[in-house]
Amino acid sequence: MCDNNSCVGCKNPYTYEDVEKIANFLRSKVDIKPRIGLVCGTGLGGIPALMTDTVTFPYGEIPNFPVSTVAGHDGKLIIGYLSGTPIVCMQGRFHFFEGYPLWKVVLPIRVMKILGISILVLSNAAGGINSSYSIGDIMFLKDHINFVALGGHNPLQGDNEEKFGPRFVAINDSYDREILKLAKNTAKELGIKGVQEGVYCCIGGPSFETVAELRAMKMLGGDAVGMSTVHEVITAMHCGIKCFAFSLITNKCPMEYDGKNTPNHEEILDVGKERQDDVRKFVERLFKNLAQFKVK
Ligand SMILES: O=P(O)(O)O[C@H]1O[C@H](CO)[C@@H](O)[C@H]1O
Ligand code: HPA
Repeated sequence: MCDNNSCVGCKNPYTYEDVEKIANFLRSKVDIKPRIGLVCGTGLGGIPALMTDTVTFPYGEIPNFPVSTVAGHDGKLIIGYLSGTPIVCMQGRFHFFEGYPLWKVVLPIRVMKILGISILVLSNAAGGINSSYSIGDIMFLKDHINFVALGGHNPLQGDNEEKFGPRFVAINDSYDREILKLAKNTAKELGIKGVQEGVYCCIGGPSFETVAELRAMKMLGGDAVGMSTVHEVITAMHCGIKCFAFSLITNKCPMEYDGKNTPNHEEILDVGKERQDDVRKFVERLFKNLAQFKVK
């Protein structure tokens, strides 16, 4: 196993048994068997306040686990209940730009798999490319364009661990249609405004995008852009977990050369706080509705 937190170039040394050891450490401290995993994106770390009967593990206290380094990502794994469903929640995720190799960014997803989840709900903050989107909109992901993988970095690179899944995995259906339908109905039930469905573009970051890059993404069919989520989705798909993901549109991307519209992390965090109530209401009801959801 590897305890070096800045080894972008190295090959994934974690065997299934290594990941199992991490899961067993958590199991030895808590009796709850999670059914759903939840990943909280930037500024969305207030979601775990909805959980009950929680046991919290700061990442630094979990053996062989990475630690969060980004503002707005608390760095805790929380096991408990949300709307009556047993869940495991990442209050803060890992990003490629933090210097972690992608296999390490996604390590928690494999831990969650061994803990027993069959559904993964992911959230993120993203910039709006689609001109009809407004700040504060919630975009459900129907697909993604992964510039990081297209550029040669994929979390599944290295020796394949067959106990998780096959060497080659199809991801054309990454965002489960049935859960997407359930999420749309949930937002409707609650009367949440500004709900969109779109394509998320993933870049490596931490620099934001140039105008020309954003225009290219728009031409390719991208609706929003961020620096996360898709690596976790690929890993979940590899080990047979159904995914649902949503973006909080925290800023409008600068599509023009007028210098008026520059993204910054503090504003992104502020929008997360401003939209906190609707996001929490949505997540709470989504998990209530997911309690009845049968994974095929
Ligand atoms: O995707 P999450 O983790 O929500 O974070 C988003 O917010 C940060 C930029 O402010 C980037 O890390 C971007 O990916
Ligand atoms: N670009 C990339 N990542 C982001 C953005 C953005 O505009 N907003 C929030 N995360």
